[in-house]
Amino acid sequence: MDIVASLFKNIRCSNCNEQLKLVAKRRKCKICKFIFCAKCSIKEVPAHLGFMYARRYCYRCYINIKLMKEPDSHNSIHEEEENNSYEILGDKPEDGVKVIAEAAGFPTEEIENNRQSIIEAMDALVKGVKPLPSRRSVDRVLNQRVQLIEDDPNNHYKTIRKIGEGGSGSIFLVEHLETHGNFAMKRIRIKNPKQKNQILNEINCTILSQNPNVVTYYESYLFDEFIWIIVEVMKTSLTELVMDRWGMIPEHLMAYILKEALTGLVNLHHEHRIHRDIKSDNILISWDGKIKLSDFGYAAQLTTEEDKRTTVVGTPCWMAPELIIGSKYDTKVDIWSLGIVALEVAERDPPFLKENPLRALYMISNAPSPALKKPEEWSDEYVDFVSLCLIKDPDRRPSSDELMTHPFIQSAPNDAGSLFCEYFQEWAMKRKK
Ligand SMILES: Nc1ncnc2c1ncn2[C@@H]1O[C@H](COP(=O)(O)OP(=O)(O)OP(=O)(O)O)[C@@H](O)[C@H]1O
Repeated sequence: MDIVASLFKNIRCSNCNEQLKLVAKRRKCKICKFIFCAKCSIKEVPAHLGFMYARRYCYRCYINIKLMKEPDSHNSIHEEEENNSYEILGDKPEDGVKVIAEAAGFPTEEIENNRQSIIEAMDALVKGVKPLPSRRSVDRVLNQRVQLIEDDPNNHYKTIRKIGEGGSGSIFLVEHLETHGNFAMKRIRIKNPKQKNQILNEINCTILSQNPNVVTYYESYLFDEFIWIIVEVMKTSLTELVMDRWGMIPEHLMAYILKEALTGLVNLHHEHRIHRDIKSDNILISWDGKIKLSDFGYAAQLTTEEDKRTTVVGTPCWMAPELIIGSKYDTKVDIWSLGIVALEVAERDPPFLKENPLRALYMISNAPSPALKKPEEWSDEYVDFVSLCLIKDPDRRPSSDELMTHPFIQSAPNDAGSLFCEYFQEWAMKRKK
């Protein structure tokens, strides 16, 4: 809409009033919606302001965000910018959070009741959604990163036992001969060049996606028709916890699990990367109760040249309808899959698990969205969270950023990490016996 508007109307920079003819030469502030020319917004403001970060805020709104975060250290900017800022935002300068939240359309009551969540959401926005990278820049980064060590991994690691089996290979618990540290080693046989590229893609995406909610990558070996990927060893997968639990996982711990998985997705989606195989098997739990995403075998990087995907990949029961029907899709497919994980955590199995995969795919794209079987047993927030993730129309389905502010995700208590750790260790000990 903006692009069409800017092509057919005489749009002027909100700051210097210069007429903007080229779409690429103007920027629209996420908060006040004013349009600035790129030249003017950079020239006029100090280097650390302007459309820095994700190039989504004009310098005035950005100053307000800075004020909100660090009121003491920015007093001088506050005084200097006071009039200008609020001329644009149309409010009094006492409360930066309120001004920005109102400009973003939050009702007053919600701003008062959910102030902390709004601050967190703003914080996430300030961290920024990066502009799409070009295919060339992605390839350049990847070429620099991937290094396959051409040596026998057995010269460096001792295999202790097998801990997992996937469609592409086996996973072993190994000990590093020098440091005696334990790691997980995924061994994949190279069947053909196409599959080798897929494995390289998995390694690339794992490396590029490193964050506290993604399993840590260490190194990879190429030896004897196999590629060996060394990553952090985790205790178990969410599937095992869900299948083997005693009774229900308390809802506040479910909120913690889903919040951590969602945080991993937020980081991926900010980089315009899609996981495409989110399911409980690929959400792993460490001994100290950390929740991390793994298995980037199907992950894809969106670029300026390819900002949507059409390839049909994933695991049937977790696949989003738009992906199944071959439409163009983006990061929202991961949100659908997370909704299915939310159902798994509550009900053990994803919908249509007992169906033949083809029937499951048909049902996902043709039947109404799946939902909790007994909604009365769950909080309204949980039921709502699941139903939002499972909205069939991806344009109406919330993004990972938006879901971070959802009341269910926010209901995870501050000490949820240690509460979950206690719960999980007790579960692991009982399971051993
Ligand atoms: N780092 C790890 N630490 C502990 N266990 C792991 C680790 N990575 C994987 N596993 C176990 O191995 C299983 C299979 O791993 P993974 O999903 O990476 O294999 P895959 O061949 O890609 O599987 P898929 O069939 O899902 O594509 C996981 O579900 C998990 O139980």
